Amino acid sequence: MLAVGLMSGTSLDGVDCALVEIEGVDRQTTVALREFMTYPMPTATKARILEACAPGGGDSRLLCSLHAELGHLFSRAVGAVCAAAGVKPSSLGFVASHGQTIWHEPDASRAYEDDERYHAGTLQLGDAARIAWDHNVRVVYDFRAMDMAAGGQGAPLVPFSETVLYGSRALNRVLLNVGGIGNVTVLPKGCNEDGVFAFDTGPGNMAVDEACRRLFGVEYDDGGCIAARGRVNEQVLADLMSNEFFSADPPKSTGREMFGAQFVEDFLRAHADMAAEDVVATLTELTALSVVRACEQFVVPRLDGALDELIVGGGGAHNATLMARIAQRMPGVRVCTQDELGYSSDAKEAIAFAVMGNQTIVGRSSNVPSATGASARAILGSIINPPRSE
Ligand SMILES: Nc1ncnc2c1ncn2[C@@H]1O[C@H](COP(=O)(O)OP(=O)(O)OP(=O)(O)O)[C@@H](O)[C@H]1O
Ligand SMILES: CC(=O)N[C@H]1[C@@H]2OC[C@@H](O2)[C@@H](O)[C@@H]1O[C@H](C)C(=O)O
Repeated sequence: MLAVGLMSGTSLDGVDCALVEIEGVDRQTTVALREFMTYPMPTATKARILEACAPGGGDSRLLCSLHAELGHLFSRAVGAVCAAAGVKPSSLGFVASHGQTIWHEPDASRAYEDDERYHAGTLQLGDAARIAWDHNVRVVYDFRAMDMAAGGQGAPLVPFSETVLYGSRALNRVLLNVGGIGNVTVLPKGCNEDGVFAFDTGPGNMAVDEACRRLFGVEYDDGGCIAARGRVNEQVLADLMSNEFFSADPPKSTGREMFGAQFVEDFLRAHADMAAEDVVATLTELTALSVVRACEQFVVPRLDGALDELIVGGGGAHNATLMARIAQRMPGVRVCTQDELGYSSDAKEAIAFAVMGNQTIVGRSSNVPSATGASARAILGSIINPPRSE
């Protein structure tokens, strides 16, 4: 069956679209990537999302409008990836659409701390009916809600597909995704799903991207060249690492609320005298160090034997400075990118949603409770059937 997975992540660089050939379910699932593209996110849409994501920033009219606007964008993205592959969208078995996260506050205690009007929750926008109507195709969407209802964090959800696709009998593997946020999935050797766990490590590219925008007028640090020119300020780095998110036990997840624009604004105000390159170098090192510490503190102690491989995916895999810093801090571990193993670093999350959508349409679960903290396995997502029967 052909299917499309869509992921519009926290980096807001575009909509990742993976057209896959998918067969089987559960651990017998096989997936082959037929076509991949990152469908561009218009600058004005990105600005509206950032406005909606800012605390107190999005009024109901903007949120409603964005829901429709993103539905149209996702629908065009499906059309584009299918056109590139010469496939009719209506022939797809399904589209699995993550949506755009606008707010993610999984922790009731944190949410209630400052104002008891606020409940824990997660919100992804992008009207799935638009995709279904435009292409007369079945759409699976809203994947995080059910895991949260089951007491989980609603994230990370990639561990299911990582287990299916990368589990090894002989090696202890960690899959690191460096998107806006960094997250790891730990696959202990033997591929036993109950041993799998995962959590967000902290900022991925998010803080570096924001600093690059403000200090250099570019969207990201291409290849890590800016960071390579700067010097890491160890004292500042140590202060940043004292953030209690890093020492908190998993399961844990985070987002723009903690490491987004406000975080960088506070950082730049507190360190106004730092050279711009040093800011980028220090924030890049924060990503590297938070990943390495997370592995030392929370991963290695739970493994039988040593950590063998750290496989990096997501856009951060293209940041050579980041990759080198992680590798240097992890002697004895094979640090490589997914591309080096023959998989696409960029397509990983979009493929993951295709794998989850495939589970959902046959009534199978796809959360990993040991990763999200949910009380049980659950079938994720809502399904819209093709709206026209002809
Ligand atoms: N050539 C490159 N050099 C350095 N960084 C890059 C390069 N290409 C992409 N990136 C980084 O990767 C980011 C996009 O990564 P990705 O698409 O994995 O994130 P996302 O899916 O939006 O985020 P998340 O996984 O947190 O939801 C860009 O914002 C940029 O920081
Ligand atoms: C709430 C939300 O959208 N979280 C994203 C984000 O981007 C990376 C990290 O933070 C991860 O927790 C998650 O996405 C991936 C696809 C996941 O759920 O596994």
